[in-house]
Amino acid sequence: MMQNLTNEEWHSLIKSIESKLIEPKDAPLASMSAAEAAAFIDHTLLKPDAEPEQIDKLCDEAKKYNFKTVCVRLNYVARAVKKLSGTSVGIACVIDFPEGTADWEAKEKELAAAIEAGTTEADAVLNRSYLHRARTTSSSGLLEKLPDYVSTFSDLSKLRYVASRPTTLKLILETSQLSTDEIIAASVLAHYAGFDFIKTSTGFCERGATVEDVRLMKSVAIAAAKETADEPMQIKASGGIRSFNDMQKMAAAGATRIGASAGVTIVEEASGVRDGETHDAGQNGGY
Ligand SMILES: O=C[C@H](O)COP(=O)(O)O
Repeated sequence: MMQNLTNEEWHSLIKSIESKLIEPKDAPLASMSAAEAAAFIDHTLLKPDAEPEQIDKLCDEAKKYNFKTVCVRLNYVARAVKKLSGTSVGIACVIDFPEGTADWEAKEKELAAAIEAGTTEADAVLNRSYLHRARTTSSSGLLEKLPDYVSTFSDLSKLRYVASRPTTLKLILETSQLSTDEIIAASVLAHYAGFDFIKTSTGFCERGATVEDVRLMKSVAIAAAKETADEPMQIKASGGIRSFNDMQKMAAAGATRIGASAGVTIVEEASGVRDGETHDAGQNGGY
């Protein structure tokens, strides 16, 4: 049914869900064991010049600490699958990373190849150019410009079709490049397209996750799920999360997954073997 909505109908639905948003209250900062922290983390290495040995190290660390997944680019999925065979660590492959603007054929090819190579999760970047590109409508008798919800939803539905369950599918919004209205729209469209997670950031743009983004995305996920009587999407916070304290704040705001290149630091702080005083700049030079 949703496939047939016009741009104006999407606009009304998104605005109706927006009117029902309830700002969630942060939970208290939870104490977590190192094992509990590791189970929250996609241990991530996405810099384009990552060497095979660095991916091997990432996988060895993932085995040692039992991270939820390692998050890598397509060219390293098969290597990570081999290194992690026989463990419970999953593989998350980023798709159309970090821009999100590839045409559908390229995106489909990359996603299908990642699944074929054994990825268990796919983190696809939203093509935000559709939300920035206005479509003119005259449904009310007046000419007005709306974001292109129809093309956005079509892209997201096709991604879900290619990455059918049990592949976990996440949508990277890159919140630093979206207005509040666009974050709400993208989150609603992701819910209706059947995504499992919405994720804040690539870690390669002007800033990473903020607790405000996580709260907003959480509230949209809850409101959209009420509308369809489904489970709410989960929230992955990523980009700039360097410490156990950063992670606790994201979890308190509603994140149930963290993407971080500082996973080892985070679990070592959680276990108390590291004091939390000094932190790396991150895989891309950092913000
Ligand atoms: O998806 C995860 C991000 O790429 C992680 O970025 P980070 O180096 O700021 O932790």
